[in-house]
Amino acid sequence: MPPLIFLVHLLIIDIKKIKPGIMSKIKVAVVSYGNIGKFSVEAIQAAPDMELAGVVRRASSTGDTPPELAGVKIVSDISDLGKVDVAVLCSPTRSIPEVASAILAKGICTVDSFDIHGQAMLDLRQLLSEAGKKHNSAAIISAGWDPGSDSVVRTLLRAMAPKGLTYTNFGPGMSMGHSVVAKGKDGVKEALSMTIPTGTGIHRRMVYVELEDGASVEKVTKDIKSDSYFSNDETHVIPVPNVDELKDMGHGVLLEHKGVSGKTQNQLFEFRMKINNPALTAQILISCARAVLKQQPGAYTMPEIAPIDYLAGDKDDLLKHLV
Ligand SMILES: NC(=O)C1=CN([C@@H]2O[C@H](COP(=O)(O)OP(=O)(O)OC[C@H]3O[C@@H](n4cnc5c(N)ncnc54)[C@H](OP(=O)(O)O)[C@@H]3O)[C@@H](O)[C@H]2O)C=CC1
Ligand SMILES: N[C@@H](CCCC(=O)C(=O)O)C(=O)O
Repeated sequence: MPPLIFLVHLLIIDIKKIKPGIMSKIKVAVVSYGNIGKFSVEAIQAAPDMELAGVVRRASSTGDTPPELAGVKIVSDISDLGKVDVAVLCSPTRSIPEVASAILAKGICTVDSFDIHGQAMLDLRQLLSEAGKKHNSAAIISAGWDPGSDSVVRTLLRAMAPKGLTYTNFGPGMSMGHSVVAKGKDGVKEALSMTIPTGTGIHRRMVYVELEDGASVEKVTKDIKSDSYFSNDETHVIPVPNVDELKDMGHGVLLEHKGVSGKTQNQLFEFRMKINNPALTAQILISCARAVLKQQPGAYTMPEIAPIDYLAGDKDDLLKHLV
């Protein structure tokens, strides 16, 4: 290659590294097309630096194309989409370890909204970190609003007043994660799990279930109440003829922190939002899809990522306005 062409070539590679969106759009695949999947497609379509590579569905769902996906590639194996930079996993939380491992092994980055807190989240981080390092890919895990953006807020509140108490009060609103688990029980056709805050971070769960013919209410109630998603909270299971008539995907949170900055007490902070649950979850996943491409191989949670990495645009310009 003549030296000048070689130089231009190097320059393009360099610009691409610094600003992946400037030369070509980020190619994003959506994996699983339920509530979060649908809103993720919309968030990709609204993002200036991304394009939808296609939607990956279970083989049993690929025949059933909703009208808004007309013209979108729908496949049951992500390899059939051609080049994909990042996969947004919108599958049920309990399937994420398997789904994410398989995609990271293909060298494709992933983001997910795995919503089991504590040790299970750490186990997933470890599993995906190993997969990412082995296959030169990266993952951002537990990237919804809780866990997710609330985790970042809790981290900042802890930095602002390291000593003290934080209460995370959800709702009232629909928990997608709890509804997915209730819907997955034998004998349940459809479910809506409402989270009712009772104060100081304690919640009651009202679970409305539409049963299949012949299903036993007692068995379904036992199966739901004994599941670890529900077993630590007061839970009521209520059979109804039609769940769709009750469904409203609004939710929200009031995060309260009262603590000590330095040696000074009684520092009070509140973070409150009222939201459409799947729309916000999807938007956060899409912002993380941008951020994950800027990370080294491995797996990360949202508080571990530099916040500027979530945003599209020129870094200096953003910092000028935001800092
Ligand atoms: N961290 C957070 O803040 C939040 C996290 N979430 C998480 O998002 C997850 C998805 O929620 P939502 O979109 O409402 O769920 P849905 O049930 O609407 O969608 C899940 C989709 O996954 C696919 N799927 C269904 N069953 C299985 C299975 N057994 N294995 C693999 N794929 C399956 C289906 O897509 P297809 O037919 O296309 O294959 C289905 O439509 C929840 O489990 C929840 O934990 C949600 C909100 C907030
Ligand atoms: N992970 C939740 C979002 C946070 C709210 C919550 O955990 C709850 O309502 O229990 C969800 O799946 O909707």
